[in-house]
Amino acid sequence: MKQMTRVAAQDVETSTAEGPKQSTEAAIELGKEALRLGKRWRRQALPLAGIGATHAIGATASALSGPAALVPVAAGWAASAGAYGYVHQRASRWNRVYAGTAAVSSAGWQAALALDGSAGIAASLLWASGAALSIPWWVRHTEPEPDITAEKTSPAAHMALPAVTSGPDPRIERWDTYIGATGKALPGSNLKQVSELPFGWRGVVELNIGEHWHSIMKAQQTILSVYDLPDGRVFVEAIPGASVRTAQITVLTRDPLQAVVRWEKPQLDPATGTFPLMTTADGEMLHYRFWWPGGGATHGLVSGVNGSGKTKVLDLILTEAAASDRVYPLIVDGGEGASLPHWRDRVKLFAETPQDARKLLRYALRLMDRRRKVVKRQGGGSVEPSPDMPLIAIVMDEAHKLLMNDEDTGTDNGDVRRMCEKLAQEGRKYGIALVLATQVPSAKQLGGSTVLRDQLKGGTVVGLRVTERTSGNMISSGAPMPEGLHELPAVFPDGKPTRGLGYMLTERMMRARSLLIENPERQSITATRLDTDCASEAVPTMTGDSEDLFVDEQVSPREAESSSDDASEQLIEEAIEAGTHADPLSLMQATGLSLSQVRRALAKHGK
Ligand SMILES: Nc1ncnc2c1ncn2[C@@H]1O[C@H](COP(=O)(O)OP(=O)(O)OP(=O)(O)O)[C@@H](O)[C@H]1O
Repeated sequence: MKQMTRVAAQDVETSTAEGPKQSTEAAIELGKEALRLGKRWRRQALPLAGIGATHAIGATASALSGPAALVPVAAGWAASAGAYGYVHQRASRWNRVYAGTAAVSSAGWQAALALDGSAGIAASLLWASGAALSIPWWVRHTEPEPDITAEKTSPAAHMALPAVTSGPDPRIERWDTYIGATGKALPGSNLKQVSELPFGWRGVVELNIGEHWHSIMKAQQTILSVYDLPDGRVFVEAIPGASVRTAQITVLTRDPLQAVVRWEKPQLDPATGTFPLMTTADGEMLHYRFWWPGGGATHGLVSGVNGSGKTKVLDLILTEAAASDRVYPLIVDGGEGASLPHWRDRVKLFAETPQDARKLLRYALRLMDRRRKVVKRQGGGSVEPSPDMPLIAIVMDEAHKLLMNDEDTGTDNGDVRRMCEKLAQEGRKYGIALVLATQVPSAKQLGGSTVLRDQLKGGTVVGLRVTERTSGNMISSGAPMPEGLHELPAVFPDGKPTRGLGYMLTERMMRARSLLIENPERQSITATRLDTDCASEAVPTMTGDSEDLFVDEQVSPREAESSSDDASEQLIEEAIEAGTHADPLSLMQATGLSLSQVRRALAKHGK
């Protein structure tokens, strides 16, 4: 009996101790549930919060009298304007319009309640009209109730997957409903590993077996529509080393490229041969490469229509080159001295006429010959740029004008093409790099030279905005492009021009913008010397004379041919005097002239 009494007493003790414990647990559960519901429905509750705040401001103002009543209304109006300003900066067009309407309505109701009192019919009307205005918001933000059964019934699973505690990610839900569901753009696909970025979010998309990630790129427009975004905000990229069924998707809810990023100081890293040139939409720096350590020089191509910012890109490349003691820049200004005038007195050779351009290229070929001997002496390999043997960078703006034949005047620029081809093909080993700027990144603008196209594609290729779709676009690595360069907008949504906006041919196929250098002429220059072999080569004089090899409009084709022949003859004479064998092949190589030009010049020379 005693024992029974003890057990009963123990039961009472346990139940009295467990009572508060259970109620605490219940309170915690209730709190959690309230928190979950709050988080889950916070977007839907936003209009109610707005109506409540409007009512409170109106009620406070109506309870006060005299000028004091203006204070809550003024504060309320400022809050409405502030709320709209916040949304205007960040949200989509629909949200901006909605926020504007809501802010104006709220301000109006605050004043109405302040005048009419908050207890009368005005307050009921406020709630009724507020609810009516909320309907479009609720319709637009309808989301299916997440399935939290697993979360509730299996606390262990809930702990193992912390992401589930705040309910399913709405971005994943949208994907599943509008993209991954049967009959949608990518049936059976999954969005996983969603993480936040400063300007949006990123995730991994996994497709059904048998699918390739290129199909995600084809669904880009659907993805933009599902997430309510303007063009150019979704980027799909392969994941190196991962299955072709998966890809990384970057979604930008804001466009960071709207902000101009300024170049600050020279950053050419001698250890890598690179410097930062562009920043991607997700904040990564893309680098221009002058050389590969141990692998020789690399070439570059910058393309874009007038005003796209390509000369500024060349300015940046030249500034980095001029500031380094390992790069010796030479400039050909195909814009007849008007494209890069501020560099005229800042580099050793600046060619602004087609004739001077030819002289400069022949000089570069002679330097290459001299370096050939140096490389032979060092037992092969390639020239590693150093202060004693700098990289020779030949930068040609408006290169298409010198590389394409001019059908109007009948000018054949085959000699310029051949010289550039030779420099592009052989320059790598000898530390000679070509940096060309054209209006379109196509072989056509390179005078149809597939040799130049292939060599340049192996280096840094920057494609800024173009106006028309082009065939043979060089900004392509085999995978489909997120968009054509002709699809890049001319202005950002805020109306500012998109200068410097484009793509760099790297594994990051994402919109990028070049760093802006404001005053390249104010940047310091490092005196760089050529190696002794090259330094002993006679430097041609740039006359700025535009006659001679270039046919101008007033000259008849016959006169043009004879003037061209005179120039060829002069070149041949110079080459023979410099020790070149007088056979056509050697002379073609040394001068960059065509076989017929060499033959004609030799015939005249020998007369
Ligand atoms: N990355 C950039 N960010 C912001 N503004 C830029 C950028 N690049 C260029 N700009 C602006 O655009 C203007 C035109 O650039 P730039 O002269 O390089 O164009 P372009 O393509 O070379 O045109 P053109 O062939 O007519 O000379 C510059 O003066 C500069 O103000």
